[in-house]
Amino acid sequence: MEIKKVMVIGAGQMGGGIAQVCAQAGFDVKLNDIKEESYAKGLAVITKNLSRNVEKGRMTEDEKNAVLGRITKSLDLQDASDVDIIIEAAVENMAIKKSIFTQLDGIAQETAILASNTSSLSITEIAAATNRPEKVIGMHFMNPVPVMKLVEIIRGLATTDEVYKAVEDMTKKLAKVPVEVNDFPGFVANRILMPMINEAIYTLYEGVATKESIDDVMKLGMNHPMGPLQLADFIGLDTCLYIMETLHEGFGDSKYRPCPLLRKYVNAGWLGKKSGRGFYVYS
Ligand SMILES: CC(=O)CC(=O)SCCNC(=O)CCNC(=O)[C@H](O)C(C)(C)COP(=O)(O)OP(=O)(O)OC[C@H]1O[C@@H](n2cnc3c(N)ncnc32)[C@H](O)[C@@H]1OP(=O)(O)O
Ligand SMILES: NC(=O)C1=CN([C@@H]2O[C@H](COP(=O)(O)OP(=O)(O)OC[C@H]3O[C@@H](n4cnc5c(N)ncnc54)[C@H](O)[C@@H]3O)[C@@H](O)[C@H]2O)C=CC1
Repeated sequence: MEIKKVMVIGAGQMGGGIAQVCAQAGFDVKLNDIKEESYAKGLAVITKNLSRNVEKGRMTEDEKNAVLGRITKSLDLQDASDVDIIIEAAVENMAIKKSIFTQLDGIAQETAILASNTSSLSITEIAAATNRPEKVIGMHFMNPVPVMKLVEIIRGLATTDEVYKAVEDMTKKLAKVPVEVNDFPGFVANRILMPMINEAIYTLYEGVATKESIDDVMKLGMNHPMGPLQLADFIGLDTCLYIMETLHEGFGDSKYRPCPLLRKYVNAGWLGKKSGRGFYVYS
């Protein structure tokens, strides 16, 4: 099963990054979004990242244009009809993901793999929304995609070895490191990371320290590149809340209850860096 043509669904911070690394590795990429302006924003970020590579002498202007030339705009899921793999990176919401996967099942070629970049949701449940659960798999990239090496690869209950192998090979072609994990809420990355972030938000909520102090403790004391509140803003507070809700519901354990302050910020529309304000303010 050789993958050549890719569709990425969602041109947000993750989908844009995934499209960029796929195009850099030589794949033809259709970048799909429901909103024209989100596609334009996604493409602008990709162009900026590639221009930085040119400035730093890592790529020529011609190479940059060739990469951009491999990315095409899509505002219609029907465009998935001739691709070999679809990597879905829309919002972290089970109902939306199931609806996308059901539609894709009716559009994509019989041989096509349907992958999700979900941070925490069940691949098995997403797969059950299709008539090809054996071809559904989790491909969880880390943010920022062009920089981070890891891709968690998650098999659903029915995923075949052949599909796993094809996705593993593709991940290596993207110069990333695949790590296989099982399908449980939050997989490994967010099972461990997100409770730490949630605890940092509780620490702020309870007045133990200021946001700057909490971040400084983890940066200077644990050598984390970003403090947990800065990282939460970077990931997106809506995504952090959805992940905590998935852990809470999936394990039925109160240790995963989302901090009320996190919910309050999301309700206020303070989603972090992407909305201009979260724990910090961004210009
Ligand atoms: C929620 C989930 O489901 C899973 C997740 O993804 S959880 C989040 C996982 N990610 C992390 O934990 C990231 C933690 N932060 C970091 O590793 C670093 O702060 C960082 C890599 C983001 C930035 O690194 P830094 O040293 O502080 O800043 P900076 O010097 O500006 O950047 C380092 C390099 O990364 C690049 N970079 C930084 N942000 C970038 C972005 N958003 N997109 C593309 N490239 C980026 C820079 O261009 C720079 O590259 P060069 O040195 O080659 O020019
Ligand atoms: N933010 C992060 O650090 C990480 C997020 N993820 C996961 O990646 C996915 C996307 O997250 P982000 O890129 O951060 O979100 P985002 O909010 O930046 O982008 C989501 C994009 O999807 C588009 N979209 C929404 N519904 C759509 C649909 N039905 N069809 C096509 N496009 C649609 C939106 O217009 C938006 O452009 C989520 O499942 C998230 O959990 C995974 C790893 C890290």
